[in-house]
Amino acid sequence: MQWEKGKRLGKGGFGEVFVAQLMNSNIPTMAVKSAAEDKAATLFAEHKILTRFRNAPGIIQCFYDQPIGDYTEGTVSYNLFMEYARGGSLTNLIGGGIPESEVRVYTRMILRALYLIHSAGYVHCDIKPDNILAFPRETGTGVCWELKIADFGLAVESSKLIQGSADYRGTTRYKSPEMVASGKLTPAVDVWALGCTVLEMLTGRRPWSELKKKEEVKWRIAKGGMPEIPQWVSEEGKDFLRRCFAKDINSRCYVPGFLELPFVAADRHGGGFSGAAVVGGGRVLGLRREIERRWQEEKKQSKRSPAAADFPMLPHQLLGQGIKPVLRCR
Ligand SMILES: Nc1ncnc2c1ncn2[C@@H]1O[C@H](COP(=O)(O)OP(=O)(O)OP(=O)(O)O)[C@@H](O)[C@H]1O
Repeated sequence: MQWEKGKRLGKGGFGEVFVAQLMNSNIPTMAVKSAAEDKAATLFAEHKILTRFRNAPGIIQCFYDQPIGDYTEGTVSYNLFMEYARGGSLTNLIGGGIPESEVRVYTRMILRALYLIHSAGYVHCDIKPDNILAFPRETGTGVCWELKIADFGLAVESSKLIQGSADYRGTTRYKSPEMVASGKLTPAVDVWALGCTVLEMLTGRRPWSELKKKEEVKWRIAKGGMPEIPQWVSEEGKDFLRRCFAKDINSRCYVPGFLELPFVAADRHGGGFSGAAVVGGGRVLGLRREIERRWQEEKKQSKRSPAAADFPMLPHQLLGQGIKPVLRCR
């Protein structure tokens, strides 16, 4: 398959993520996460885990992996080809905060995916808005955002959890007290981080935003602190967040229990288990217009002029290249 790297989408501790586009076309088709061979171990592990989640709703889909380069010259990179999230990460969507009615739907989507991850015997260990990707879906009646959990580079099998292994996992501001204080890793750390993510969606601010230094944040968390929940959050929202921030690990680790809470109950807020969020709101529609503008630009810049049917074009293109896509298309 002939592809080339386009613009860089992000850079993390384990590699860089680029747009991957077919030769002679600058229309993004996939995202490729690349790491030099000596740093590829995390990507190998991520690939192995993502293979287990083929077609799982709410989890980023990885099509295949490929080493590229010349072994004799030592220029080999290891690459994971994944579906491309046109909306970027949830951080882009958050802006100055998201209306609570929409946050409820997004939270339900993330919880549902988290349930699949925990049921398969994994702890993600780095839940945060940067690691949740947004996929715009056209519905005819509104903008539809589907969220998917990504970046499994730090995920661990629950059966292999070792005391102290939390030291080098996670992102400080999203870490739970037991993670900071004793390095204890259980599925409950993902629920705490989800609480931080929900708070961030509501307020538009990172957890512990009043504290500048990492050490201060760690100290506050280790002392048993809980991020502040604003008064204006609904009672259902407050209840949900307090449960996410419970000190007792046992009461925090069972995701199906959270799915029953009124804050996210499907029948009351739409956006059921398999549904995407249908959202309104000027800011979100503004983002939608921005995405549409980018699509138009991509089309204009392309050497050929793709038809409207090119979107979404990923499955057709891959099949045309003899590769069976594993993308679950809605
Ligand atoms: N499939 C994708 N589609 C669009 N953007 C993506 C995709 N995957 C990653 N990105 C962008 O690249 C950023 C970094 O990706 P990712 O978190 O997977 O890398 P990482 O090296 O594991 O990062 P970190 O070390 O910070 O956890 C994401 O926050 C997101 O903005």
